[in-house]
Amino acid sequence: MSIFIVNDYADAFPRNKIEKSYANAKHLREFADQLQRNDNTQLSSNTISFPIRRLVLLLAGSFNPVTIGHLRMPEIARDYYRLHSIQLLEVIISPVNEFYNKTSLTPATHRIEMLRAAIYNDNKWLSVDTWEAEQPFWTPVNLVLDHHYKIIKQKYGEDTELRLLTGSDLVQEMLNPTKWSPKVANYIMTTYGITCITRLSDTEVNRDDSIIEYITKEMPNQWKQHVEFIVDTMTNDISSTKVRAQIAEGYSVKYIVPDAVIAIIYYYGLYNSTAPISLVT
Ligand SMILES: Nc1ncnc2c1ncn2[C@@H]1O[C@H](COP(=O)(O)OP(=O)(O)OP(=O)(O)O)[C@@H](O)[C@H]1O
Ligand SMILES: NC(=O)c1ccc[n+]([C@@H]2O[C@H](COP(=O)(O)O)[C@@H](O)[C@H]2O)c1
Repeated sequence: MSIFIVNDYADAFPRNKIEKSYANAKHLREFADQLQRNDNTQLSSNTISFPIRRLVLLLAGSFNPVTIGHLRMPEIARDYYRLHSIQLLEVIISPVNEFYNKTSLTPATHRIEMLRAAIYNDNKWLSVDTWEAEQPFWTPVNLVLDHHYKIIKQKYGEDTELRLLTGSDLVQEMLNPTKWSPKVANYIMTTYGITCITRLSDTEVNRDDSIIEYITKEMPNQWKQHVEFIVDTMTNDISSTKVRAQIAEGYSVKYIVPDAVIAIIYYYGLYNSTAPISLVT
């Protein structure tokens, strides 16, 4: 995978912008580095005897394109697990294979490149894994989890947990047997478990009960102990579908999609992007 685009547009990243604007403010650079180091201490946790639970999350999806809605998910999960004294070791992002039957799915190479650009500054505890995308066919999520769990156990030890990180719309879909095979959904729930972040969705609007109550009511009893719900206090309704529509109409998606990802979209003319966009100068 070429990193040409990532390097080319690295200037669009906020940290570099700070450096340019405050050419002499060395302390800002040091401060940013320190923040980054603090983030990355997540990885050196092998020596830490506390907390008790050690966890890796798998974020599976289309990322067509990756949005700040996706990028907030690991952050929200990390805060949640910190509060519960659980060590979140890393989040693996797995873009779906292009043979997944979904309309308007951009080739995996582009989605991977956009994801890599999006996590460029966070690439110690977030990773983009291409195993799923590289398979000659679509692989159901249960098998993607099985694949990663083998590696995670070798890397961090047998007692490390792997869970699927999702938005609440995906858990709702898992309850629908026309969308997910109940056998597969049940395997994922009971073998790995789900960390589910609330997501505002059209179906939630005008409904009296919260999305968590709604999903819990619908769920088989044996699943309930396996789902950890996290309430996003800044619930957003950002979706890749809406982003694609905005781009096709020539509207701005700045601050909804990272600048480096916008650059990639326009460079390749993805999502019927026609008008040039103004990146941060
Ligand atoms: N804004 C968001 N808030 C919470 N979860 C989100 C958000 N956007 C995406 N997700 C979650 O990220 C995972 C991957 O989503 P996916 O890449 O399919 O994005 P999407 O925006 O739902 O895509 P599309 O609009 O193309 O169907 C899913 O679990 C989804 O629920
Ligand atoms: N049976 C399954 O394993 C199954 C079914 C539907 C979606 N998914 C997964 O859910 C993720 C998101 O898909 P959608 O964007 O279609 O909601 C993708 O990673 C896809 O592979 C898995």
